[in-house]
Amino acid sequence: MSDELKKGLEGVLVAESELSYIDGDAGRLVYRGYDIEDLARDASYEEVLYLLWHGELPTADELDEFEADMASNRTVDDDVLALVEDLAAADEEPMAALRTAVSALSAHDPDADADPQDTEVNLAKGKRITAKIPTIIAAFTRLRDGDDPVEPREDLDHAANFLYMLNDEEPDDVLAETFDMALVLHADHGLNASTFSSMVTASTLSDLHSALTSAVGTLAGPLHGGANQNVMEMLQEVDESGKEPVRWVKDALDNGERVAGFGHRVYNVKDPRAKILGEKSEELGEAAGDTKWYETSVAIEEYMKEEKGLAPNVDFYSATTYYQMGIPVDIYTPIFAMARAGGWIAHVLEQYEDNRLIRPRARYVGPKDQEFTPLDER
Ligand SMILES: CC(=O)SCCNC(=O)CCNC(=O)[C@H](O)C(C)(C)COP(=O)(O)OP(=O)(O)OC[C@H]1O[C@@H](n2cnc3c(N)ncnc32)[C@H](O)[C@@H]1OP(=O)(O)O
Ligand SMILES: O=C([O-])CC(=O)C(=O)O
Repeated sequence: MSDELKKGLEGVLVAESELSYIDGDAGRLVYRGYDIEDLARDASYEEVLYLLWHGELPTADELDEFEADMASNRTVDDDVLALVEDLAAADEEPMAALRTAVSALSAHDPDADADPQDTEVNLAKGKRITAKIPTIIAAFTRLRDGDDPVEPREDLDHAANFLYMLNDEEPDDVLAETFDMALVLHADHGLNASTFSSMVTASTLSDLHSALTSAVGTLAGPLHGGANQNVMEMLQEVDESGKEPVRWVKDALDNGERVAGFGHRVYNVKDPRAKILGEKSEELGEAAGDTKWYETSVAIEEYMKEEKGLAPNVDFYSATTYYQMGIPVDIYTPIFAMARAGGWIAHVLEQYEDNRLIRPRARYVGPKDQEFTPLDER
């Protein structure tokens, strides 16, 4: 047994996976052998889900069947909707509301009592959970804004239906395609913290809903998925401050703060997803005749590279992409969860298929020989 301490488990191999390959030096991301650039350009989110869950790209017939099945599972039970309404009324944080609602979905899942390691059951459960998460997020957002939820539609794809439920308006092609691409880009990313937490939960042979509930809670933090919201809030603060973006960032760094959307445990260069989303952000700005957000982002990116040697991660350019699509800032992280559900489920399936309890250890640095003093003598 090695006594070498790897804080944050940096670089530690804990599993074999066929899902995503990341080359942190080349800035390359691959899902099951397919480059992320090709998938972002040519594959829909549903195709990527099929690829992650079934191991290969679907044929046209397989995809039709898969999409129809997903679409037929979008409606959430009235009890869950009532819970979402309560959470919205209590002004719950969107990620906390999503975590609670994902957990509550198990109460109405037809396979709630099934063997947790049954792959077919988990594929069906995973499909139901993934189909329902957008309905939960859209309903929560509308309810807390005083609007009625919008029923899902089965004739729209996963991305377009979400935007439709959010805005009560069918998105145009640019919005629907941009959002679909963002979902593809966020679908999987190796053993990131939220995926790992889902695997830890699954490794105890707990069920899929529990694993995904753990994952949503883990994604919420500002060092992980929560950074996309922080990026946009930072850019808004920069804008309102009237300072030059570089001055603002310099001051923040001088105060010992971290700049959201920069740095990564695996990438030593620019995240390939940030590259694609940056292009989208620029295109959206140009189409709207205002590239302010993109230009501010580029100025910060250049400064961070020069000053700290840090490159943007996926959260840096997803922020302005979503902002320019009119999406409320505080649901950027729930949207990340909506996309990452695909990866979480795929990794949990791998975990169940070759399970061993995940249980590392800590080096004990506390005292070992204390003499116990009874309570009345302390
Ligand atoms: C989808 C995702 O989860 S992508 C990541 C999203 N998170 C963020 O964008 C938050 C900002 N980024 C960070 O906090 C980090 O870069 C992380 C958490 C992503 C990676 O962290 P780690 O691999 O543990 O790196 P660690 O925290 O050890 O940082 C290494 C050094 O870079 C610095 N650093 C890392 N990121 C940043 C940043 N965003 N701003 C300023 N300095 C930073 C650290 O201060 C540290 O410097 P030091 O050695 O002088 O103390
Ligand atoms: O891989 C990570 O550590 C974080 C990340 O980029 C992701 O989860 O997409």
